Parts: sequence; C-alpha cells; structure tokens
Amino acid sequence: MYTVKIENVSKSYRKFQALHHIDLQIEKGLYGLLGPNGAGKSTLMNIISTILTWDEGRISVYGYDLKKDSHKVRELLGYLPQHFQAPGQFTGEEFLHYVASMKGMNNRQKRTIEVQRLLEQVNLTEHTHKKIKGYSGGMKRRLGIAQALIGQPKLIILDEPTAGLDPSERIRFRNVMERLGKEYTIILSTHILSDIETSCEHVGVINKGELLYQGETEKLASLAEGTVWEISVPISHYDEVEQAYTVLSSRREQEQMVFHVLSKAEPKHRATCVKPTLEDGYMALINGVIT
Ligand SMILES: Nc1ncnc2c1ncn2[C@@H]1O[C@H](COP(=O)(O)OP(=O)(O)OP(=O)(O)O)[C@@H](O)[C@H]1O
Repeated sequence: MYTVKIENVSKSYRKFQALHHIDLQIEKGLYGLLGPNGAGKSTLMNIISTILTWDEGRISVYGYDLKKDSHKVRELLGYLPQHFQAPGQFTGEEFLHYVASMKGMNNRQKRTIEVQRLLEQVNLTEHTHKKIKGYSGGMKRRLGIAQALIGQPKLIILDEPTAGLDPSERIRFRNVMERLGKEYTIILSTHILSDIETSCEHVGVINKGELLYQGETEKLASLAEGTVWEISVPISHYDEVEQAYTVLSSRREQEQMVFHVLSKAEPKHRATCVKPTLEDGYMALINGVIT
C-alpha cells in the first residue's frame, strides 16, 4: 500500500519550471530521493511538507489530500529542512522541549522521556545541557534529525540529513533510520549513494525537475549493464580518454591509467565491459547514457 502518492505534479518559480509532471508512489519504509544539485529534490520535499504550493497535479499522504487536508498531513509529519537552524541560546534539551510543546506534547513528564530518548537516539546525550551555539555542524544536524522525530510522526522527510556528519555518525544515522523505516515512511534526499545503498529498498532519481527512475535501488545498478567499460591506456593518453568519455573512476597502475568510463557503444580503445555499481547506474541516468 502506498503511503505517499504524487501524481503529475509540476511546479514553477515564476518562469522557471523546477518540477515537470512528477509521478511517484512511495510505500512505508525508507525511500531515497537522489539527484544532483538543483535537480528539484528540496522543491519536492518542501511541497510534501506543506511548505510550498504547486501548480498542477495531486498529492495524497496516508489517504489525505495534501491540498484539502494539509492540517491533517502536518499532524503526521516530521521534517528536517536542508538549512535547519536552531536558536543558539537554547540547549539541545530546551530546544527539543520547545518543539515538543509546539507539537502539542503538554505533559512535562512524557515530554522529558521523549526528549531523553531522542537525544540518546542521535547520540547527543552528553551534550544535553550545552548551548546550541557551541554545537559543531554535525551535532546541529543530529539535533535537526531528533526534532524531526518528535511525536513519532508517520511520515518523516529529511532533506540531506547526512550533510556534515562524519563517517561514524553516518553509520549511526543509517541504523536509526533502518529501525524507524520498519514502522514509518521516511523520505530522504541525498547525493551520497552510500547513504541509501544498503538502507533504502526503493529510490527515485530526479534531474532538472524530471523523474528519471523510480524502483528498486538494486535495479538502478543493472540499468547501466553494458555501458560501463574498463580501459587501460598509457598515462600520456589521459586527456584523450577524459575528452572522449564520461569518466567514472581512474586509477594508476605503474605506467598505465585504468579508467572506468560510460559509453553506449564499445569504446575504440581496447576495453572490457564491467559489472556496473549503483553509482554507475546513477551516473548513466544523469548523463543520459541510458533512458
Ligand atoms: N525560490 C526559488 N526561486 C527561484 N528558483 C528556485 C527557488 N528555489 C529553487 N529554485 C530553483 O529550482 C531548481 C531546483 O532547486 P532545488 O533546491 O529544489 O534542488 P535540489 O535538488 O534540492 O538541489 P540541492 O541538492 O543543490 O539542494 C534549481 O534550479 C533552483 O535554482
């Protein structure tokens, strides 16, 4: 059963069309929204979060129409905006209490339990009483994730939640999300493929406001089957290869350069076709090598 249904949604900022007829169906669990800078990810997330309006199309969230029943949707929603800011003079704990009160959690004792649980979940317990202005970027991000989880929302929208997190925080974040994804719908946007590779079963890829793919994350890699080639050339041919192909990776092996490149046709250099990774599938889509 789909919890979020987006049908034929378009959005323009004055004359610039940021989203073109987007159709997306999202089920309970973790859903990854992928796309390069300016693809339209935040626009779409702000629309689902009821912050932005849109021009045409229909969106429903847990059966509620987003236009007619936006107040109902807001009650189900936890949201981490891309540029999350919290007042620096608050401590982490005070801020979470404040957000929880705004969400209608009036019972102080219950609120305290919830705040402590969330601080622990995002690994901020030892900074509970520290002022937010003294937090690092990663700590602020984690606090942002905690405030999005207040009140156990059924739909959690996280716009680039892992920006600024170090590798161990990223792993911790993934574990928390995987656990929550068993019960709730979580949509997260990212450019970091490793964030979604293991945790999101389904993914949508957008570029320039167009939806290029939606489906199983695993299958994104196989879309690029037959278009990823390994080429080994002398170092002096480096520029030639870079100009001729979309280079996915390169490494030096003694006097040779070994490239992985994208190409629909077999390259003119001696090349071996290799099994694509998720990143290759994504790059092939974004570069228009596959459609
Ligand atoms: N308020 C606005 N007015 C005009 N254009 C906008 C506005 N907000 C976004 N855009 C444009 O819409 C397009 C989509 O932007 P959006 O922020 O949704 O992309 P994104 O995929 O979230 O990018 P990023 O990963 O860089 O945050 C971009 O070309 C952007 O410049």
